[in-house]
Amino acid sequence: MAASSGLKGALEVMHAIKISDLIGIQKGLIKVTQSLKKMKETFQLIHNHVEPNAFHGTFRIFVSGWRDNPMLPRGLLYEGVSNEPILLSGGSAAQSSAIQCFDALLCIQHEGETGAFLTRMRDYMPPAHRHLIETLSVCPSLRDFITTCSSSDLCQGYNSCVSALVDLRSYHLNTVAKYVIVPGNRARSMGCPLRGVGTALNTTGTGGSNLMVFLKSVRNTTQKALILERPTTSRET
Ligand code: HEM
Repeated sequence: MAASSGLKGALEVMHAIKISDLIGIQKGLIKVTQSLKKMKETFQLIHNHVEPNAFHGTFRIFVSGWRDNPMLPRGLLYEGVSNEPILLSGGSAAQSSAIQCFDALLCIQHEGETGAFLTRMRDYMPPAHRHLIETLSVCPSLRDFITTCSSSDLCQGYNSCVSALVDLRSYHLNTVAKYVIVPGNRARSMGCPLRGVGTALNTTGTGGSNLMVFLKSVRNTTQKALILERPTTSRET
């Protein structure tokens, strides 16, 4: 629900840019910001319901994949489907289109390996979702529009939205540390019998990323999108 109202907001913003409707852009951005805040609130519920060691030692193993997985270096043979083993990433919210749509709307571009990983995760999305991200990516740039029209309200609306995304990603980073890094270190220090996939999953996301490096890079790139407001000169005041 949170994501769908945010996506409606994103489309409203794109439409409003085309007709230079500043109020429409502002309203759409507010919807996106609210949606990101709601996502974080929902995410916070995890602490009441999921125990980190159970998550790390049991659940994660079932959502890991067979790409970048030392237990299955050549992938998995799908008998009756292919004569060659297939490499597929495990389940990851990186495969959800909502956040990538917001990145596209806000003109947040992840470069290098980080960007390549996120783009590869689109292969796991329904085609219509992938197309929506691509459509938003080639629409006129919201960020350029805002920096050019120099409306302080719009700039603040955009920055609130980026800040909500930075906040969600920072919260996500801390939660990943709690649910993956800490239990992983604990299991290692106790000489946990998990081998192969279990051990690899201490530093690798289920989608196959080098997780902390990747997640910090994504968060930092988001932060850099904030528009620094021009200081008002004495003549303007
Ligand atoms: C304990 C719960 C969670 C864990 C351990 C976790 C872990 C991870 C990891 C390791 C990655 C790196 C990519 C990979 O290799 O899979 C990732 C990516 C991602 N996760 Fe989570 N995640 C959790 C919950 C969530 C939730 C609730 C959301 C949505 C609100 C979310 C959204 C994302 C997104 C969008 C990415 C891609 C990177 C980005 O765009 O910021 N995750 N997650």
